[in-house]
Amino acid sequence: MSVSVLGAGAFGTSLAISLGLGGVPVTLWSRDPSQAKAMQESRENALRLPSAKLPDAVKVTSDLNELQGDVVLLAVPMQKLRAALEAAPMLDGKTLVACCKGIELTSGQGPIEIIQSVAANATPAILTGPSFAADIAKGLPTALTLACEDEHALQSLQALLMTPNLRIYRSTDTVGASIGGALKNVMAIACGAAMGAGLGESARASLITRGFAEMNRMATAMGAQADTLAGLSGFGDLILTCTSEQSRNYSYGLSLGRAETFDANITVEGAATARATLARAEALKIDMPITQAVVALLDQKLNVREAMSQLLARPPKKE
Ligand SMILES: NC(=O)c1ccc[n+]([C@@H]2O[C@H](COP(=O)([O-])OP(=O)(O)OC[C@H]3O[C@@H](n4cnc5c(N)ncnc54)[C@H](O)[C@@H]3O)[C@@H](O)[C@H]2O)c1
Ligand SMILES: O=P(O)(O)OC[C@H](O)CO
Repeated sequence: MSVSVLGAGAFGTSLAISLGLGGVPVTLWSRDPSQAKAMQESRENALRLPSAKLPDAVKVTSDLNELQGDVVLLAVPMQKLRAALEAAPMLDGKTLVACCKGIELTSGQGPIEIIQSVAANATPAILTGPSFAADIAKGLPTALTLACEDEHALQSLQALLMTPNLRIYRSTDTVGASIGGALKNVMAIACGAAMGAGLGESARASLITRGFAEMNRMATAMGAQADTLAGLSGFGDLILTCTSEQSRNYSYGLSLGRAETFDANITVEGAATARATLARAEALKIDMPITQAVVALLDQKLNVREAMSQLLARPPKKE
């Protein structure tokens, strides 16, 4: 059975490589015809994932009509997911697996809700968890969560997407998987900022732990199961992203903490997601002080030390 991947960025390319090496025919779609042509000829994504070779099983195209199979992985940035789906009406009715992490700023919706609103006849799923594209492309061992409410579709998708280096666990809790993946990026910005400002590793451990409490509060208020947050899509990805300079969200936080500039072309999902989350948390009356501090940093209303002082000065409470 073949698989298509919409979005030839770092993550889409790495998934195409892993599936292709695992023997699955893959069609990888790029919106940019010159990039698609260059990738198809050079067998490399020089722009987003240099040095990783595309196996023969991967075909790169910029023609949406060449997408193959009933399963399409959506590997575009979260804030572009709606536009990408609207531009590809032929995907309605297929199994659409969101590979993006975040909450849409304009609507407050996550990837599953966006798929449902644009492609009403599709079966929506989400693939998320601790994974750097460069690691997957190198064939390093990686474990992910695949969530889909349709148990039958979920089991066949799990079998299809497992490769020799990708171990996939299944879940029917799409809300928990989506919120964990979205909010870990906000916490990674907070942790990077604290480290960049020299506040120390103890401060980072506190932000990870209290950030996890914040993720749980939000997710369970939205109907998620707490167990999902404790898994790969929540705790697992939180640890990876808050501790590695390979993470773009953490690196962006580092640059905020060091008062350095950051390349605006790099995908940093946590910034828009922090704002979207805060709006949704206020509507749900959920306390999210770290997310609030990240938004204050992004808006330049506070610097990192002031934001941390405000967090420390909050009224005493039970853990
Ligand atoms: N890179 C990773 O290690 C990694 C790992 C896990 C999950 N993810 C998630 O995958 C998603 C994509 O990230 P990435 O790392 O591949 O980003 P990237 O910046 O490497 O690539 C994004 C790709 O999306 C394309 N794109 C942008 N707008 C588009 C549109 N409207 N229509 C179609 N294509 C469009 C761009 O041309 C680019 O090829 C993010 O949500 C990210 O959180 C990334
Ligand atoms: O580089 P980041 O910060 O987008 O993180 C990539 C993945 O989401 C890590 O699981």
